[in-house]
Amino acid sequence: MTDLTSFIAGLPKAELHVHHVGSASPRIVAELAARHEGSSPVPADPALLADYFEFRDFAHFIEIYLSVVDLIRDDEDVRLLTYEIGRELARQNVRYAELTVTPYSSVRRGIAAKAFCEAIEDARIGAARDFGVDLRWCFDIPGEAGLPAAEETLRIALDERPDGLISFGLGGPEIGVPRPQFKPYFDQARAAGLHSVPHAGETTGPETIWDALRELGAERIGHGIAAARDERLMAHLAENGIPLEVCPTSNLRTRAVADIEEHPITTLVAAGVPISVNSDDPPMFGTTLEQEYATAARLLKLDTAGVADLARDAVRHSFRAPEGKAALLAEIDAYTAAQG
Ligand SMILES: O=c1[nH]cnc2c1ncn2[C@@H]1O[C@H](CO)[C@@H](O)[C@H]1O
Repeated sequence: MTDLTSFIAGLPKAELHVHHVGSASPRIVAELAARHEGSSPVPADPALLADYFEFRDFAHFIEIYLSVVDLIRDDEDVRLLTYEIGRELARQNVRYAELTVTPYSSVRRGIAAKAFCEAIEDARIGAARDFGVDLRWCFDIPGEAGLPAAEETLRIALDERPDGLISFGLGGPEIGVPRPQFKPYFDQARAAGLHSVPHAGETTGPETIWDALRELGAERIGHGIAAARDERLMAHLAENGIPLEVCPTSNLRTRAVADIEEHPITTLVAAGVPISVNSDDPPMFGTTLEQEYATAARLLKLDTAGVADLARDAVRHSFRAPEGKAALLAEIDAYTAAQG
């Protein structure tokens, strides 16, 4: 029987909560910083990025995240970044990923929406052809930019409608950014056939998750770890099969959780809440999806069969077409059987 680390490495996986800019590798970030030498606080030396990605608190994380967004100045940067994310996902045997993309943040920095969408679509086609990774997009509203960002994100989603677009989200800080105000935008996105997947309950309490469910029609919740503080909410999520996209190391590094050993993932799973395990912004948090699986396995005391079920759950919670889900579930079964 292979050890857990190599089992996880070879296991075909799906990732449902991973951010576009947040996935820029230190090599790509340094390359973009070097292109814009001197006009950015982001180090152009990959070795210095680990220190740069040390966050005092969540607000500081968003500040650093946006300084990396500032490096993405044209559609070529977008194409390079997105294609390289596909390479990194393939290295981890991720077959399918729903990438959270924030077009507003790039469009307001001067990249035309049409050029932005063409760049991510070129990269999606390239990643499928060259790496065998099937990418889809969630367009998310950067909550810190409020209703103007909601307006623009919805407009881009509906007017440009890139082929890979499947869902509509809301990221950024929750404190001071109540969810109900975004209801009109989520109503229109859902009416246009996009799935609703807002962040909630990452840095605020269960009431933000209730709002996301009741006001935004959430089909999945980004993070949602605060549900562990509300038995009724956990029962609701379990009974209605509403999955949480859990990102353990992210919560530790943004200080949403003080100690990984106390992470709410164990309480959530014990209450029957459906979860997937994700990396969120892997290079910024010094992690990978593989490491997130290893952390979840340790906290949940999973063996290889339990880890394979984590991968199956991510596939089942995804918005992939039924035949795509069946194919990836069959691949996980075949891999697991071959490992003995
Ligand atoms: O863990 C996270 N929580 C909330 N927002 C996040 C996270 N990771 C990346 N972002 C991104 O930060 C952007 C800044 O406006 C948001 O749009 C969101 O996509």
